[in-house]
Amino acid sequence: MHRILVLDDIAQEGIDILEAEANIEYEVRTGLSGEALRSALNEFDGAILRSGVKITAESLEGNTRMRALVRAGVGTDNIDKAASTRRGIVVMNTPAGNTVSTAEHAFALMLALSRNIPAASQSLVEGRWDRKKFMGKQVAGKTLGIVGMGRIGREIASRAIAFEMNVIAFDPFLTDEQAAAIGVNRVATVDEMLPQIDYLTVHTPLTPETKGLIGHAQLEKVKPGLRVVNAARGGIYDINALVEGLNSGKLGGVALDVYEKEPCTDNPLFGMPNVVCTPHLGASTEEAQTQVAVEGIHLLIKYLKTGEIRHSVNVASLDPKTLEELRGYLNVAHRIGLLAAQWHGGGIDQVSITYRGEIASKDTRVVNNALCAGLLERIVDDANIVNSEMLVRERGIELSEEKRHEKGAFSSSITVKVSGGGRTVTAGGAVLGQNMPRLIMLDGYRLESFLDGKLLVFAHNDVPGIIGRVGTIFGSHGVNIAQMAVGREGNAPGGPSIGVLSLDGEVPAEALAEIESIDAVTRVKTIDLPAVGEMPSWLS
Ligand SMILES: NC(=O)C1=CN([C@@H]2O[C@H](COP(=O)(O)OP(=O)(O)OC[C@H]3O[C@@H](n4cnc5c(N)ncnc54)[C@H](O)[C@@H]3O)[C@@H](O)[C@H]2O)C=CC1
Ligand SMILES: O=C(O)C(=O)COP(=O)(O)O
Repeated sequence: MHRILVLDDIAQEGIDILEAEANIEYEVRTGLSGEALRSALNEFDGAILRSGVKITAESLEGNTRMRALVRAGVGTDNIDKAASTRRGIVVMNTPAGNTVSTAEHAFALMLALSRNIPAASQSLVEGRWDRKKFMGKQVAGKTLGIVGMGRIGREIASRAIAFEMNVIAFDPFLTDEQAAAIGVNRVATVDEMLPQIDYLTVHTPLTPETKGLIGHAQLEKVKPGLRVVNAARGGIYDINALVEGLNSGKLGGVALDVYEKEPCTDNPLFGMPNVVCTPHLGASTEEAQTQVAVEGIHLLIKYLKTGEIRHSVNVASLDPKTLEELRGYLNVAHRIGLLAAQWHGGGIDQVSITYRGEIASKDTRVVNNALCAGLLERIVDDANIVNSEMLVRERGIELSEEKRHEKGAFSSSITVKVSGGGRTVTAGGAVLGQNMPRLIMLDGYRLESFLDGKLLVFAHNDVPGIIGRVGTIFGSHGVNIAQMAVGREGNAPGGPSIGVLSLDGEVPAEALAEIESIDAVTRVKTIDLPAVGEMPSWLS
């Protein structure tokens, strides 16, 4: 049974899906914050929210249960993604469900500013028939500047063009060809558009680059009477600069849907002439809310039930086809990570992963995570496919990845090299058949060994009789050897070799001591791996 927490008001259509879905339990608890939020999050496997809840690192403190947070909407700035990743929580959003509604709202704000609609309406219902005071401006023939030409920015552009406006756009990822296809003029900087535009609307996320994007310095450069709209995020415009701009006449109007701190009921712009404000209504249409709730609930259920990851903002996506293709490699990567950590046995400061063959052409970020989960599993409680690479890097371990497209003896293989404390070990793995993980290389020696259950690895000099002696020791302690693999340098006997035994039972300490005492044995270690077919919870 998966438990889902609904933290914000979402459309009934989303709730209906939860109601009908087998093996899903849900609760709606809105308005949570602080300790109540923290303890609630630890009772559920997944949660869905809008912009009304703030998930901070403190909200996730001590959380051992939550696996996925879904934003029914676009902006995930109310979720601490680094903290979520560290806890192994996937954060997903529904990027396109509210695009049109938000573009329509931003456009409505622009028209409302141009024609003084809110103030005129207010004046009339208060008993005044004042036509002269509310002389407006036509948008046709005017120039609109759009900062941020993503989904919403592009919808705004097409609407503005339909309203016979000229559009100038700035977005670092917009090419001249794309701009021409959309019918807008691209500029290389925001400053370049400022003296040319009559209206400005921003459609970027709030980032260190966009925070305070339009402030006092920018307003120095604008055409007097510029009307500005913000239906993206509070903080992109500097509010004090807007107040000053309105007072000085530099600005002809300001329309806001979003605020630095929400809910916002107190703002220096409220009540000023030529200001139109709405309480974060961009996505508040029946259509958008139905879409984001239905899509968000599906994302959550899919992830919890199948491991499929779509629209994640903190980890690589994993669609069902890729998940099926990669499942065997995720399993082998996890196992060679576990083996390398135990065979190394000490502190690690460098990890390099090499993908060879067909797997080299796949998105291997998730496989890196699986391998790192194996490396960390014995020292970190909650290493999983979401957080492990981050946890490895956070420990100051240098992680590198190399891809070689040519095939070796196997269609695909994964090799890890782990170094630290003056010791380096390497382990290579491959998948036989559908899902039979195999160890194919250890410390540079080619061999072929099982990669499950209890293993005994012994480095030794390849002298006659050694295998027999190791076998006899296990026999005398009643431990059955299920499989044995030996790898050595080249074909010549006598040199360094490595042996891997797959055992049917625990290794008694005395047996280990006896093997260690064999002259030719240079190092011996037992390795614990999951049993055949046993998968970590994040892969099963
Ligand atoms: N008022 C509301 O209810 C809603 C507000 N939003 C806000 O609108 C924003 C945009 O949404 P979408 O268009 O769906 O996102 P998107 O990801 O499709 O587009 C964002 C665009 O901003 C551009 N960008 C990023 N940094 C930039 C910079 N420094 N200068 C110029 N451009 C930059 C990106 O290249 C991208 O093209 C969201 O991040 C969200 O904060 C989204 C939905 C509803
Ligand atoms: O999707 C977004 O980024 C929004 O800002 C919409 O917010 P909301 O879901 O209406 O709280």
